[in-house]
This record gives sequence, C-alpha cells and structure tokens, in this order.
Amino acid sequence: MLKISKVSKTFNLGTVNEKKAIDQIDLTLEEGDFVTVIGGNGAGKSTVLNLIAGVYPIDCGTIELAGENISLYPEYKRSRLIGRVFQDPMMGTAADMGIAENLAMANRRGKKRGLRWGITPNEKEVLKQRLERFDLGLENRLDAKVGLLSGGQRQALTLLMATLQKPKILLLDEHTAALDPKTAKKVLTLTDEIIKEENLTAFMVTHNMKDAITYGNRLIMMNDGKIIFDIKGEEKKNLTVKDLLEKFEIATGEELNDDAVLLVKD
Ligand SMILES: Nc1ncnc2c1ncn2[C@@H]1O[C@H](COP(=O)(O)OP(=O)(O)OP(=O)(O)O)[C@@H](O)[C@H]1O
Repeated sequence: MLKISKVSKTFNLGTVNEKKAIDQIDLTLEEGDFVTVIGGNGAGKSTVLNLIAGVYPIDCGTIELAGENISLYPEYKRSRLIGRVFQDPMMGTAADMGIAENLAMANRRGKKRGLRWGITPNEKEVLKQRLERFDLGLENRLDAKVGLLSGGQRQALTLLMATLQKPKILLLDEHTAALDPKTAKKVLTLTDEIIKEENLTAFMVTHNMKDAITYGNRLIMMNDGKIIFDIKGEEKKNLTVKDLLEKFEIATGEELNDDAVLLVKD
C-alpha cells in the first residue's frame, strides 16, 4: 500500500543549521498494516509523516501509495488519498463551520465539485448515524459550530472526517497527546476501532510506548533519521516497554532521549 524507497531529507542544506532529518529510509506497509512509530526527540518521526503527506519535498528516493508514485505530487493532490489527524485539535476542522458542514466537506473529498455544496437530508442522516457511535453527544448538535467543541470532540470529529472517504493511508501525528488521559484513551479506542472496521492502513506517531505496544500490528522505532527496529505480529504482541528501552540502548549505545517517553515507561 505504501512503499518508501531510499528516501532522505536534509533541512537547511548548506547552512550552519543543516540537519539530515531522514537518512535513506526504506519502509513498506501492506494494506491493513497499523504501524506505531516511536523514537526519541528529533528522531525523524514527524518528518517521515510530513514527507508522506507532501508537506516537504523529498531530496531523493520515491514514495508510492496504492501503486501511484506520489513523490512529486503537491500536498493538496495527496490529500485526496491521505487522511490526517494532527496533534493540535484546532487543526483539521473549520471552527466557523457547523459539524454537519465540516463532515459534508470531508465527504466530498476527492470528488468532483457539483454546483451544490448544501447537505441533503439523506446525507445529514447518514452523518448523524456515523456520529452516534462516537458517543460524544455530537449527533444532536449537527448545526453547532465546531469552534465550540472540546479538544477531544474535535479530535474525534477530525478522525471521522479523515476516514469518511476511505483514505489509502491514515496519518496520525501524536493525535491524542494534547488531550487529558481519559479523553486520549477514548479517542485512541475509536481510532483503533475505525482502523480495524475499515481495514485502513495507518501510521501513528506516538511518544507513549505503552500505546505503541497496545495498538497496531506493527511497531517501528526511529533514531537519527533511520528506522532501527521494525517488529510485527506475535513478536510485537509480546513486547514490553522494558524490552523496547533495552532494544534502543543495544542499537544505539545510548539511553532514549525522550522526556515524554520516560514519563510513561513504567
Ligand atoms: N521544518 C524544519 N526545518 C528545519 N529542521 C527541521 C524541520 N522539521 C524537522 N526538523 C529537524 O529534523 C529533525 C527531525 O525532526 P522530527 O520533528 O521529524 O523529529 P521527531 O522524531 O518527530 O521528534 P519529536 O518527537 O521531538 O517531535 C530534528 O532535528 C528537527 O529539528
């Protein structure tokens, strides 16, 4: 489904701030793979995600998605194929528009714009049903402005919007990091359910090692712009946080430099 081949990315090339953020990485995700991505600060996790989304151009290599070489596609063209949920709950939805309007906009993603942008009663009913299962009370507030919602409600809505039209890949960049623990758990559970039900291919960056182990069928660990582990299936299921920290130390000869991870390692 996703094939990244020999991709590198250096920021600020030729300046004192030059930084090789991604160093010749290869990564292939099969359809339905749900990969969690961990690593210390500055390891390159968000940069890989942003390179897939087309936020920055790659320096070399290729990125293929669903058989299409998207390496040179601008971000807007990739957004027809890719669903994204950001860390900041303020991103991904239009605050001044209603819940139904936001959903209707997402429902039209990748489709030819007709003359009419209005929402049909039938469409409203379908969107209402989709919201009901979220159990956040949003189904009865379809006309409420999104700006009035809590962070968790907004992330859940962004998640629904990102997956309404089945994306070829769902990119999650620490999408629960800004939420309180209870809401974060709720949004993560929803994420997991949607990914399984729709058999989505997903790439989730997280600082929480427990979440990285609990969710998904595959885990990759990054360090210094490279993928240093790639664990799947049964091997992943049996992992512990202690195993992960040990693997990191063995591979790099260093301790993981991530304050957020240290907070949740026990
Ligand atoms: N737009 C940019 N301009 C310059 N340097 C950047 C840019 N984006 C990332 N970097 C640098 O690239 C390296 C990798 O950053 P990236 O954000 O991908 O790491 P990360 O693994 O997501 O880290 P964190 O968990 O701290 O967010 C870092 O050294 C970072 O400072």
